[in-house]
Amino acid sequence: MGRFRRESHVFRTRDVLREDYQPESLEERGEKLDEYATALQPIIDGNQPDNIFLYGPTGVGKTAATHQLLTELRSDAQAYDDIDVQLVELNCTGLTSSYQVASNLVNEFRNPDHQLTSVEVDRDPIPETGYPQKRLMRELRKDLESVGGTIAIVLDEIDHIGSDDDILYELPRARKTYDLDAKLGIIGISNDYSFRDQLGARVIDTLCEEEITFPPYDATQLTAILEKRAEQAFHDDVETTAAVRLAAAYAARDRGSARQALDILRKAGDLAKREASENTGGAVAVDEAHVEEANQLVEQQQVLEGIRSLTQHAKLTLLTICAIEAREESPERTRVIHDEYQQVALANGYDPLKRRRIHDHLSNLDLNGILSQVDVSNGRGNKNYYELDISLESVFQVFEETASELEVQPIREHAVRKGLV
Ligand SMILES: Nc1ncnc2c1ncn2[C@@H]1O[C@H](COP(=O)(O)OP(=O)(O)OP(=O)(O)O)[C@@H](O)[C@H]1O
Repeated sequence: MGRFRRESHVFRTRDVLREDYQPESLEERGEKLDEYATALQPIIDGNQPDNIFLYGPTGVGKTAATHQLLTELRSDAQAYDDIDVQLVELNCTGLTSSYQVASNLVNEFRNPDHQLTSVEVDRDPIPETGYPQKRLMRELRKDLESVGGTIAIVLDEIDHIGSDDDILYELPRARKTYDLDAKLGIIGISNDYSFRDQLGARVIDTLCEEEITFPPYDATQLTAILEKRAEQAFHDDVETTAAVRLAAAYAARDRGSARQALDILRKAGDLAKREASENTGGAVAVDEAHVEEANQLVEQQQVLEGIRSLTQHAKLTLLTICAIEAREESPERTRVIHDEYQQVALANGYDPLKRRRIHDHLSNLDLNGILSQVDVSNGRGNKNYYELDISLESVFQVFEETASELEVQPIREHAVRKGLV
């Protein structure tokens, strides 16, 4: 027998616990789905759609709800001859300017593999850089005209665009500006609450006509979500009740994320599976010990993934903390961090943000377990000091892998000289 052997004591369908599995219906989100459906109703009524802004922390069903409702909408729309609903979806992770969002949108329309629209746009893709803004908008206009009907444009992780956000003003107004027949509705999705406040008033007015907030799940909701998935994922004779409850409790205590809860349960299942194949025979259970170990693994992985998906200025803020850490000067206060951040931003070719925004980024990094706040004021309650809550080496590694455009090497060398990595 070779190294790999098919084994099915534990999982019936492990994929059901994976992030990319789209459940037929979302559990525990009845009210939010109703609210969201009401905001989409103008499309079915043949009217101009409202632009919708969806907020909520990571893993609380924003994307899954959007997929479910837009699929239903398209299918229900077929009953009406006078509406033709087209969808285009763009994940804005790593797109840090209006140009990039617009050019990727055009290429999304032109990519036959990604097409969610029933109309093919048979034009060549456009380059990621180099087109003058006017020409780019002309191309976008041509595509919108070709696709026609009612076009719902989903911009997921929209906060990655940062402050170069003209497109978020222009896109919702494109129908008027270009005198298009097509009706456009923009659905922006973000897990960065502070992003909305950073948008200019004119963008907020156009983009956020309807705002829907998805709150974190509590332990009861997560238990219901996991129970449903566990039924499909595990064999009937595999005991999972206690594991499901504990995985839900861990995820609820941390961020209330269904993604996290599913990750914990899947990993716990892997650990149980490994054990089952070592000692054959006996009843199989995914138990609390598996969940505890799985929870630790997921926590580590989550922090590293969190760094990968940070916006550029959040990365620059983190890089600043690394520089301070490498000089053994942390924890440091927000004012000093902001002073140094400005130099780091400029050195990396970015216009620095104001202190208030850096304060938000520091809080977000703290929330995501990457930094921690330290009280250094001898109990007088001044908590605006921050330090790294994970190893310098792990941050360097993620940056070197995914943010090679940032100047990480000199900071790493400094840390090496100090014997910190
Ligand atoms: N109510 C639910 N019922 C069943 N599964 C859910 C529910 N909410 C979320 N999930 C599952 O959890 C995972 C994460 O959900 P989703 O991607 O929709 O989160 P999100 O809020 O868009 O997160 P992010 O902001 O990180 O993209 C997916 O696998 C999804 O199917």
